[in-house]
Amino acid sequence: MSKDVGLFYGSTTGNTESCAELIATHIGPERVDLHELATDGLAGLGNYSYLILGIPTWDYGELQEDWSDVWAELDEVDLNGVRCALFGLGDQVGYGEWFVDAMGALHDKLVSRGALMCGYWPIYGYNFEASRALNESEDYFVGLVLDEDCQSELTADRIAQWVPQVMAAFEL
Ligand SMILES: Cc1cc2nc3c(=O)[nH]c(=O)nc-3n(C[C@H](O)[C@H](O)[C@H](O)COP(=O)(O)O)c2cc1C
Repeated sequence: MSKDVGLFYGSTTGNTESCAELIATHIGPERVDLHELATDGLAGLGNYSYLILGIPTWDYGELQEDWSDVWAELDEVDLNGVRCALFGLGDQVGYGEWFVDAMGALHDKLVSRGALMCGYWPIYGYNFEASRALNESEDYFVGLVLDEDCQSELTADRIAQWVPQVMAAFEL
């Protein structure tokens, strides 16, 4: 039987993977199933009422490759009423014009599938030129942003703050 929360992520060089593992530790291993897209794909995604999805941005604002592979499949999944939070990895210095863009693309896709989004995160403390992962008023990212390239020292605290916020929004 599935646990409460399904956490699905793609990761090319391992940063999103290590952040996913830390997030799972904070949720508690008895409450969350970790799924790496490269091995599991989206199998089982439809079984969860609560989802956390992790996506890094690659190649000037593009989806990470494992997310590209399942992108069309996401259109087949009914996410009506499913509560969903995102975390995105990016590099605000090296790729500041496309900072965590892929998380914005994933957000829009999930909203179009009926998901109820939560876990938005203030832009305070980041320095970037542009991002497609902002809310309408451009004061929040549409999910937690982690930058292992430039601000890895902040990652643990950011996760420790964000997870309880998401669990409260999930009412778990
Ligand atoms: C070739 C290359 C392209 C990248 N493009 C972007 C980008 O467009 N936007 C961004 O925010 N980060 C970009 N990044 C940074 C990655 O998102 C970042 O290193 C992330 O932590 C990688 O996660 P992963 O190890 O889980 O794949 C890029 C990194 C590389 C090496």
